Amino acid sequence: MFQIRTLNNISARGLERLPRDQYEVASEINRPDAVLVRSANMHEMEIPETVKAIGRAGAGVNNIPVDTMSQRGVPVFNAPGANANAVKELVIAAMLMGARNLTQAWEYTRNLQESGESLTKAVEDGKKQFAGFELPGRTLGVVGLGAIGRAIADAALALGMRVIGYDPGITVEGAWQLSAEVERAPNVDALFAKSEFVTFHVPLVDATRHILNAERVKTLPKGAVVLNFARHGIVDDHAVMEALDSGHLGAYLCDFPSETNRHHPKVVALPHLGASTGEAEDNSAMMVADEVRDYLEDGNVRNSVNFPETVMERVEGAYRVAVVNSNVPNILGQVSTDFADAGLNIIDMINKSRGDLAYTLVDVDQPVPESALDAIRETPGVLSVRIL
Ligand SMILES: NC(=O)C1=CN([C@@H]2O[C@H](COP(=O)(O)OP(=O)(O)OC[C@H]3O[C@@H](n4cnc5c(N)ncnc54)[C@H](O)[C@@H]3O)[C@@H](O)[C@H]2O)C=CC1
Ligand SMILES: O=C(O)CCC(=O)C(=O)O
Repeated sequence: MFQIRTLNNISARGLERLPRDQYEVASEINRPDAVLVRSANMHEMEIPETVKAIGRAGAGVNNIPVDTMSQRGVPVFNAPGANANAVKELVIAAMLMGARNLTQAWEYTRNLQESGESLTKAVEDGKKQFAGFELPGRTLGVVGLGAIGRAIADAALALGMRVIGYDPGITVEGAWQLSAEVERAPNVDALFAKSEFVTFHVPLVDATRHILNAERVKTLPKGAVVLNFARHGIVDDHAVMEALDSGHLGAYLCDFPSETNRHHPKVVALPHLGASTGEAEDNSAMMVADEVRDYLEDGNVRNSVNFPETVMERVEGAYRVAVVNSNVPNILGQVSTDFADAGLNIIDMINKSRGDLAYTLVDVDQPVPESALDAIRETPGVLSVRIL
């Protein structure tokens, strides 16, 4: 029986992918084989030695100690694209809120004390304060053209906007999916210089922390609207507040309220709502539950942020061994020797590496004796060995 610990509310449709005759799933499990998580911060948590996989039911993994897990030979999975539509819709809503001053206008009418004719007059007199502008012809800069950035670029083009994008790490697959109408910025500064709206869809890593800082905020056109539905640390809150106060920026709409931003009259700070739709929660949980199950049962790796993509069909009747090791020479040779010494014949094998890690699946023709597994475990550089 596999034991799965959940750290957040994971959608029931995702958990249904883990059959109850094989999986026990609960938030109170002491020796879990895997952990399913959304936004819970795992950096300060003690992660039990029994954990073989972590599944993030979402995109961002900055709440997970990925490097430590890599050193322990534990894959971290996520659900790329599963919540992209939900974030896209919220960002488009935010863009319209910013362009038409919707929250301020709504606040105005809610606070009116008048009634009857006086109410009508107050409405008509007050509306000029909230006059906005339309989107066609305006330029949107999209920083990060992954699943969410691309979806937003398409939606903005459909609304008649001009779209400029910047993504130094765009994949070939990602580039194929990007509309040819998206103009390519050579760097983030060139993008900022032209963007009346700028939206961020990058992971929070050292290179993206405060990518919009005090210096760069000045390079945005006057009145620009900043949208941050990626992570709190992507934008320097203080720099943005100063630019709002000076009138240089028109509005800041984000998913990350802080003491600094949430009371500012030109800020709309939502409670991390980007992926909070039933559809996104189901999609993310189902995708990541399938990935974790495939890893626990068959050793396959799909959509991991630290392990190489490794998928090998199972041969009927074969016995499978999964080995995680540091990416150093000769470990594969040693594993093959250990199998040969145990009189095992290798039927199929796949070996992949990513950064400092290497991962091998080996199918053999007979049950693997514990002595052969121990011999592999003792090889310097081997991080984990599982029989599946
Ligand atoms: N508000 C919310 O609820 C949600 C927030 N997010 C956040 O949005 C981020 C992006 O999500 P996805 O688009 O699904 O991820 P993704 O992995 O599909 O795309 C991220 C893109 O950012 C690019 N990138 C990385 N460093 C960059 C840099 N320095 N400059 C420009 N581009 C850079 C990558 O090459 C990649 O194409 C996540 O990492 C997460 O932090 C994601 C889902 C929901
Ligand atoms: O699970 C959530 O609600 C947060 C989603 C998110 O931030 C992500 O997928 O990166």
